Order: sequence, then structure tokens, then C-alpha cells
Amino acid sequence: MKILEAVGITKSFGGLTAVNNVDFYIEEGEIVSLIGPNGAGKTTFFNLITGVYEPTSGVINFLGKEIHNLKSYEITVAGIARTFQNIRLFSSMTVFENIMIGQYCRTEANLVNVIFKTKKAMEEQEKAREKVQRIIDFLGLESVANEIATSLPYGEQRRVEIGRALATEPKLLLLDEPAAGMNTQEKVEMQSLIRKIRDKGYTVLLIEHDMKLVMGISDRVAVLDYGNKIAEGKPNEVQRDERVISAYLGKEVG
Ligand SMILES: Nc1ncnc2c1ncn2[C@@H]1O[C@H](COP(=O)(O)OP(=O)(O)OP(=O)(O)O)[C@@H](O)[C@H]1O
Repeated sequence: MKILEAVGITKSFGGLTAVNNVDFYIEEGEIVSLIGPNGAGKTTFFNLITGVYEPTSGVINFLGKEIHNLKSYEITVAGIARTFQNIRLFSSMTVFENIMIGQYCRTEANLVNVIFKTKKAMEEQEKAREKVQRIIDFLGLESVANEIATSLPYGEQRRVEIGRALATEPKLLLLDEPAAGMNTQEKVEMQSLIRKIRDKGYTVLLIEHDMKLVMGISDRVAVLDYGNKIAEGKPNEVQRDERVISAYLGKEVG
């Protein structure tokens, strides 16, 4: 089943067309990578899926519902979560608290209930804490759960960000350059974490520049160049595609 389908998506910024008439889909349970040279439109495409931008034209369907006119918050509630190219964690909060932030879109108790600590609010809070603890265990962050998130090594901060995204209980997880700035060992760990996330039932769309990771993990790869989708297919097909090779100006794609 197609969990997400974008048809004819265009986004222009004044005279610049960052994403040009792109058709794209992702099946439930797939890991799909979006690749392309710098400035190809990948992050803009993520921003369109997550409601940061409205498309200039085109339609985005998620689980059978049009989402291209929804606000970011509504898209999160609909079941799409993301991480960012530059890690965005709350610097005064612990790992646990940062991940807990993701749970708030799933809690119903209003401010009055929370302030007066009503039974409903307390029960909800306890459930949310249990869910966050399960995510922390899943990500292997138990030993640092009470540390200030931004004091952790880079690789762990990335996992905290993924934890916060998972805490929103998404169906589709968007990862924007999850391995950026990582060493080889951390990249290997990130690759197995992404696979583990998929095996748990999430669908994963990632932007990634590390071709070894992309080719090793993706069920399918879509390639953007100057806002146009120039190729799409299995990793080994895309790797051999003449247009992809020339878009990367002879840079190694495998
Ligand atoms: N808010 C904006 N206003 C104007 N131009 C923008 C805006 N956002 C992106 N662009 C332009 O759109 C094009 C695509 O940018 P985008 O960040 O989506 O590329 P990218 O493929 O994610 O690149 P990178 O791999 O470097 O992150 C670029 O030319 C960029 O300068």
C-alpha cells in the first residue's frame, strides 16, 4: 500500500523552482532514499511533506488523505515525523525530557488539568512516560536518559532526535541526513538502527549523502537534480543510470 503519494509537486521561490513537477510515492514498510547534489531540492521536498511549505502546485496524499494544505502540527498528528539536517535539541533538557516533547502531540489533557494535576492528566502523563522509556530502551539510551541531551556525543544526539520523532508515534519517519558528520563506526550503527526502525513497522524516507549507506539500506532510491526527479529505482539500477552519474559530475555514486 502506498503510504504517501505526491503528484506533480512544484515549489517555486520567486524565480527559482526548487522542486519541479515531482511525482513520488513510498510503500508502507519501505526504506526509500532521496539523493541528489547540493541544492537539488531534497530538503525543500521534506519541507513540503511536513507542511513547512505549501506546494506551488500539486497534491500530497498521506494514508489516503490530502495533507498539502495542512499545518506542520496537523501533519505530525496525521503520522509523519522528521529529524533535521542540523540537530535541534532543547539544550536545557535531559534526553528523557527531549523525547517526552514528542509525546505531547498524543496527550489530550489541557493546561488546566496539568496545572491542577487531575487524575486524568496524571494517568496520561504516566502512560506517556512509559512510552518514552520504551523508546529510550529501543534506542539504547538507558544509561544517558538523565543527561543533558546536548552534552552527549554527536551520534547519541542524533539518536535522541530520532527518539523525539518516534515519540510522536509516526507511521512515516523522515530522516534528513542522519549520518552527517558521523565517523565510519557511527555510520554503521546508524544504518543498523534505521533497519531496526523499519523492522519495527515504521516506513522510512531519508535524505543522505553517504552513498555507501544509501546503497546498503534502501529498497528504492529517488534522485533529484535541479528540482527534477531524474531517476528512481532499486539502488543498483540508480547507480548505473547515466543521468545520475552525470548529475554527480563523475563523483563516485557507489
Ligand atoms: N526558503 C527558501 N527561499 C529561497 N530559496 C530557497 C529556499 N529554500 C531553498 N531554496 C533554494 O532551493 C534550492 C533547493 O534547496 P534545498 O535546500 O531543498 O536543496 P538540497 O537538495 O536539500 O541541498 P543540500 O543537499 O545542500 O541540503 C536551492 O537553490 C536553495 O537555495
